[in-house]
Amino acid sequence: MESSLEFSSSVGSVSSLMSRCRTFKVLVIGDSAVGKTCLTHRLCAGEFPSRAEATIGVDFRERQLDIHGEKIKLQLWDTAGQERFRKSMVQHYYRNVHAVLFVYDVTCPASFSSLTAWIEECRQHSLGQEIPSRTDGQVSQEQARSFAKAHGMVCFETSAKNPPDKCASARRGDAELLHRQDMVEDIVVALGAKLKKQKIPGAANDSMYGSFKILNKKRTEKAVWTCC
Ligand SMILES: Nc1nc2c(ncn2[C@@H]2O[C@H](COP(=O)(O)OP(=O)(O)OP(=O)(O)O)[C@@H](O)[C@H]2O)c(=O)[nH]1
Repeated sequence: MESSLEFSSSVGSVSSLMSRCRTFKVLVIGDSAVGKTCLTHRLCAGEFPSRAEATIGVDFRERQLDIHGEKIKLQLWDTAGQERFRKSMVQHYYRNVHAVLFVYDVTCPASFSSLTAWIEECRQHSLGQEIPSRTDGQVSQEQARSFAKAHGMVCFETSAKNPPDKCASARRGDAELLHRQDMVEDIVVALGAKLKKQKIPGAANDSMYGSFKILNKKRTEKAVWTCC
């Protein structure tokens, strides 16, 4: 499996980095086929994978960041959305989690509605106790943002396939775009900065110190955020 190999092949360098930078475990969850694998691939490798298959169990990807002079590492756990591929693994996912990325597809309202169930699963594993119980939601940007606000989350919207290009949009003068998307790099930096602020010690066996959640989405290529 491609990403597992990525992880194991970097074990040597991981051990040397462990001594120098803090590592944060970030769980990526959401319905099957909402784009978790593609998004984590984009966040970590900067590209859209040439092929994406259903995740079995979990895949790992890593991304190092320099946040205001401090090196930190995000360890993204790309989990299986399909129940049959996650059953036996669920207990392991939720150990020592520092942040959760809730992913849904803006073209699939059902995947947005499912977020409450995913939040509930987190709760059952003692994550994010502060999350309110439920909200109604349509998959519009406004609703997504208000859902995120109600749940104490940070909300981003982007496309793993065609992430927005600030400069290209500015060149085209796309000031009237109805949709605003976030840069992939901004998402990962915001996540890193938020985690860094939490002053979580780097050891992998730290307990949960609070959750930082991102709502994310795919298939919104027509939306571009113009700002350069
Ligand atoms: N158009 C578009 N398609 C996307 C995007 N992200 C993912 N996809 C497509 O959506 C399908 C599912 O993507 P995955 O990343 O495998 O979905 P997943 O959530 O990891 O699925 P599971 O492993 O089953 O949980 C693939 O065919 C991708 O090519 C996106 O941003 N835009």
